[in-house]
Amino acid sequence: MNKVKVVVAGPRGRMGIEALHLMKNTENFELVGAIDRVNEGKKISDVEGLPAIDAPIYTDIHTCLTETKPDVLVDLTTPEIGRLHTKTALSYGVRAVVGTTGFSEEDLTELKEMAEEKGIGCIIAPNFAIGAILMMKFSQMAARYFSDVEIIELHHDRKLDAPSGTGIKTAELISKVREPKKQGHPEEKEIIEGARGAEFDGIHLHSVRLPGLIAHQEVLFGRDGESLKIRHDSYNRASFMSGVELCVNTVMNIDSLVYGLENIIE
Ligand SMILES: NC(=O)c1ccc[n+]([C@@H]2O[C@H](COP(=O)([O-])OP(=O)(O)OC[C@H]3O[C@@H](n4cnc5c(N)ncnc54)[C@H](O)[C@@H]3O)[C@@H](O)[C@H]2O)c1
Ligand SMILES: O=C(O)C1=N[C@H](C(=O)O)CCC1
Repeated sequence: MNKVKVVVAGPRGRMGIEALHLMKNTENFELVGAIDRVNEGKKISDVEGLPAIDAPIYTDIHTCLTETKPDVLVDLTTPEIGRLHTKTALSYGVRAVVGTTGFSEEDLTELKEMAEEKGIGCIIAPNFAIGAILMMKFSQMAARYFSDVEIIELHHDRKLDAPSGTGIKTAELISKVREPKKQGHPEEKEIIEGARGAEFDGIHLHSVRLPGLIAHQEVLFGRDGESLKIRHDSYNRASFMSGVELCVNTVMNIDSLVYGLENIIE
């Protein structure tokens, strides 16, 4: 069997650790290296709390990609580092699966162009959880009948970006099927700035950050006399791993950039 050679960036992070376990426990994946901020020259197994994998850790992505020659980079870091890593991976002809959120529209356009130019796959997935993808798809379906909608995304308080990648993606999907609309009273005024949340094509997005949470989202729809609530909850980070596995396998067979798992899961 030809194994997919993978490098994970952000191996000590909450998602990174789960991804290391996924790589270790998946027969057709071979973890050939990791990119960390520290621990240069160590093996993954030398670092406390990480699984027993013999692969080396690098702090420099260029050295890592040159020496390990992976098929795929899985990036689970921060918005600034993730965009740098993804561009670098594509420039080396290495496919990328990006779970890191907080990329701008300009980043996505640039990465799309790079992937096309190189003719290699790149998957940017704001949410790897299957239930979250269904929540987004169901919300898009509901928006055909309910044109008034507000999104409330709730995450742990270590999250760097707001609104969440999932919240933005949900608003994008909904805006594809409804006419742009200003919601609420035409003359409404925010007494405290930010009270009505962020706005995307007239859709209001509210971000909650609290300790104890992992990743949750409610999409609230209203029309005369009725309302509909679509909610998804991730209670642990293992919930994202079947999506990561699917992306690593899929990215090997595509030759352009895909933004969002809803384009992969029918
Ligand atoms: N797509 C999804 O389903 C999904 C799910 C959960 C989290 N996320 C996103 O994944 C990212 C990581 O989330 P997390 O909760 O694991 O965060 P985290 O803070 O626990 O982990 C991030 C890791 O990146 C590392 N890092 C920072 N700079 C680095 C560098 N230069 N080189 C290598 N590593 C570096 C940090 O040391 C840290 O260990 C975030 O952007 C988050 O929004 C996406
Ligand atoms: O923990 C996070 O950070 C998450 N971010 C994703 C987002 O921004 O949508 C979703 C899953 C968890």
